Amino acid sequence: MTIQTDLGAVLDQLYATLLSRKSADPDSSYAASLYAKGLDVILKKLGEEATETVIAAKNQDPSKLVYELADLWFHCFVLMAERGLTPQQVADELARRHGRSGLDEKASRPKG
Ligand SMILES: N=c1c2ncn([C@@H]3O[C@H](COP(=O)(O)OP(=O)(O)OP(=O)(O)O)[C@@H](O)[C@H]3O)c2ncn1[C@@H]1O[C@H](COP(=O)(O)O)[C@@H](O)[C@H]1O
Repeated sequence: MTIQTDLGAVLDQLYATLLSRKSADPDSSYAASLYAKGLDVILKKLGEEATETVIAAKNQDPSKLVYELADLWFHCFVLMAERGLTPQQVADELARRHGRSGLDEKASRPKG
C-alpha cells in the first residue's frame, strides 16, 4: 500500500530537522557530520548523488530512481541549511518563473 504524504509538510519537516542538526553531535547525526566536514564535502556528496541519479535514470527500475532522487533532494536541503538559504526561497524563485516559457526566457537573455 502506498502512503500518500503531503509534499510541503514533508519538505518543511525535513528542513526543520536539518536546522536542528546544526547544533547536534556529528557522531549521532549524519547531517551534523556533513556540517562539521564543511561545504566542500557537502558539495562532493551532492555531485555523487547527482551522478547516482543519472545512472538510476538510465535503469528500468523506477523505484531505484525515486530512491536516488530522494538522496539528491536530501543533500540539496543540507546545502541550503548550510548556506543559510531556505526551501521557501527556492519555491519563490520557481513561482516567479511559473508561467513563463523557458524558451522565451532564454531568448530574452542578453546576447554575448
Ligand atoms: N532523508 C534523509 C536522508 N537521505 C539520505 N540520507 C543519508 O545520506 C547518505 C547517502 O550517502 P550514500 O548514498 O553515499 O551512502 P553511503 O555510502 O553510506 O555514504 P558514504 O559512505 O559514501 O559517505 C546515507 O548516509 C543516508 O543515510 C539521509 N539522512 C537523513 N535524512 C533525514 O535527515 C534526518 C536527520 O538525520 P540525522 O542527521 O542522521 O539525524 C533524518 O531523520 C531523515 O529525516
